[in-house]
Amino acid sequence: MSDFQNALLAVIEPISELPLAQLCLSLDVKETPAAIDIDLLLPFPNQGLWQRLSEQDRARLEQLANGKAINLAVRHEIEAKSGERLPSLQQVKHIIAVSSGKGGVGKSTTAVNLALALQQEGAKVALLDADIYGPSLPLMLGCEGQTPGLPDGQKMMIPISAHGLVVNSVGFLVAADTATVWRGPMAAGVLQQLLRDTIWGEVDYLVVDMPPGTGDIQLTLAQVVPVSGAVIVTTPQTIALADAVKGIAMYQKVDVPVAGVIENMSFHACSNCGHHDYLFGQDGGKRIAQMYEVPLLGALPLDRQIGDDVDAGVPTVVAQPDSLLAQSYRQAAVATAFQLWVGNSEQPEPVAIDISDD
Ligand SMILES: Nc1ncnc2c1ncn2[C@@H]1O[C@H](COP(=O)(O)OP(=O)(O)OP(=O)(O)O)[C@@H](O)[C@H]1O
Repeated sequence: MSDFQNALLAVIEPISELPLAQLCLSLDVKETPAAIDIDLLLPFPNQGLWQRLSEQDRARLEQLANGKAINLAVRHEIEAKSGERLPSLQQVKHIIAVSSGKGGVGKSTTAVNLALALQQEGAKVALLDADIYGPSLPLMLGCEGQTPGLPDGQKMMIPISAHGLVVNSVGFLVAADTATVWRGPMAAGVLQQLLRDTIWGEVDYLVVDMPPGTGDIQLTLAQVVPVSGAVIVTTPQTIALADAVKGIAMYQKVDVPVAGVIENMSFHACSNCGHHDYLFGQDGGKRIAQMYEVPLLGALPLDRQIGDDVDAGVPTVVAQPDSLLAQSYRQAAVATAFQLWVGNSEQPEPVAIDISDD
């Protein structure tokens, strides 16, 4: 094996705690006189892998490539979670519930950016607003006032398309003040209807923005569809953390794997000097993650840009795709997809790595 090939394995392997041979479905490296072509097939989307390597790692590979171009193609093949599905969800491979114990911690903002970040990593993604009492996705995705299509004589809805995502929300169907007065069982019925009567199509991940708390909607979702994983969004304040703990415990009770925790408004980065201020305390999300033995999938700062972008209907990963904020969301998205794979599939047999010089 050449120095280049050794270095390649050394930089790709740390993306998980697994040896590369177990993580990847196949890896082909072909050296031609002009280029080194690398074809990596993973069980989860990760198209931005090259950009996420450290500058140092990329420079080392480029140096070892001796002036040849490095072409890294990262492809994915996602296996669907097993389990009985509603007919409308037959082609949906994974359902991710984005939850928070407490309201206002930025769950919906995180859900939309996470869905769009998964899409940027190469996945086909749908988004369901299950926040029946306070749907905010139509506004955050800039598609307020639209109505899902109803083909003649059918009761299945054609969802709205926003920034490449397939979206449905109770906010498209009723006036905002109607939803707030629904009782629990009625709201749970609306959730079932949205799941059942939407033409979701072929989708790798259906991201569900849950209402805050641990009530009927959470239990309904866990009972009627196979949820691959819950992502718990929290802020570092003690009260939000206490509620996040309840959320984790509830999902564990109903046998929904907790993919991990995302800490939102984790710190504030000074726009002048870049100094991080931990306004609401430091490392709270990390502590919960450790306590419950679930991963910390990401930490997003309190940043006015994030709020302004969702208010304008163009979430940050789309409005500012090259920003550090967008990179943090994509990193969290890949970490989530990786955890879903770890939590839901038999780990494949190690593959033979094909490294050939043509
Ligand atoms: N990281 C962030 N930095 C700055 N502002 C943020 C951040 N995350 C969310 N916000 C803002 O905080 C407010 C609440 O966010 P969001 O609606 O996503 O919270 P939520 O937890 O879904 O609330 P609810 O419980 O009402 O559904 C919004 O105005 C949003 O723009």
